[in-house]
Amino acid sequence: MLCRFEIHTRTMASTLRTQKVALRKAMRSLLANLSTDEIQAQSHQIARTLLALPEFQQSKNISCFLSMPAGEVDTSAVVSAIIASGKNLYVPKTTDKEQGIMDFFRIFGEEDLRALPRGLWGIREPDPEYMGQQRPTALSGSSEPLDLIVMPGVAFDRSLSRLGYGKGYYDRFLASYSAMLQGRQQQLHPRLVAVALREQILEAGQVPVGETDWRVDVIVGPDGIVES
Ligand SMILES: Nc1nc2c(c(=O)[nH]1)N(C=O)[C@@H](CNc1ccc(C(=O)N[C@@H](CCC(=O)O)C(=O)O)cc1)CN2
Ligand SMILES: Nc1ncnc2c1ncn2[C@@H]1O[C@H](COP(=O)(O)OP(=O)(O)OP(=O)(O)O)[C@@H](O)[C@H]1O
Repeated sequence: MLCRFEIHTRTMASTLRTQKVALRKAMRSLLANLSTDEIQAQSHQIARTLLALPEFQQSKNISCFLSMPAGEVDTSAVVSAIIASGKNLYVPKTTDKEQGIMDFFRIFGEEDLRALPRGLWGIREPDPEYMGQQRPTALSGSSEPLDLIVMPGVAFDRSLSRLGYGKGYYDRFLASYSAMLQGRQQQLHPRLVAVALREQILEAGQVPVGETDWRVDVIVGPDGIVES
């Protein structure tokens, strides 16, 4: 027998799931209809704004995702700028698909970046080894702490809520990473900076969120930034 509280909790969870599925579906068809030229133009503006942010300029260790071939902000100018400015770049790699776990792996330069093979969904991901050595990763603690994470997503809203592709990779990573930092008595948490196409930025409250969803600190869009 379920008590009333449990029934309520389960109903809430399944409503949330249904709302997320519906929004993801609507957003994906909307994004699929944007032309490559349109995405490139918006990505160019987003990169300009992101690279000019003081918090970006002051960051030394930055995680940035490598874009899918379509339907997502193109981060190639951003990752190249991170490398060119001598900052350390880390990129996501899914390490356990069943459990939705990923980590961020260090990239050692433009040549390393360009040679990365494309995996699932056409996303480029590094091998865990580079030139016969294990790459430093965020969760293994073998790298300096991240100052900033450039976050992908399907939709965002003006209250800084985020909807991802539904596997919980970023939410789970952030929970683990936070726990790791706390265990090491490190007070500073990386800034969470989302990049979003105009069409992906919705009104406050339009992105449904649950207990494990992380809000971002800033959204960088083609028309400027959204922050609290
Ligand atoms: N460019 C980019 N890289 C990223 C992300 C992202 O959103 N964008 N991620 C952000 O999380 C992680 C990868 N996210 C993924 C999410 C789902 C599946 C996946 O297995 N998809 C299923 C289909 C599921 C469906 O259609 O609903 C599949 O391809 O079989 C793979 C990667 C890390 N890297
Ligand atoms: N910290 C966590 N611990 C355990 N499960 C989690 C955690 N974060 C998310 N999940 C689970 O992962 C699943 C997908 O979550 P959700 O729909 O929020 O993904 P998303 O935000 O779209 O994905 P992502 O974070 O990869 O972009 C949900 O079942 C959720 O409960």
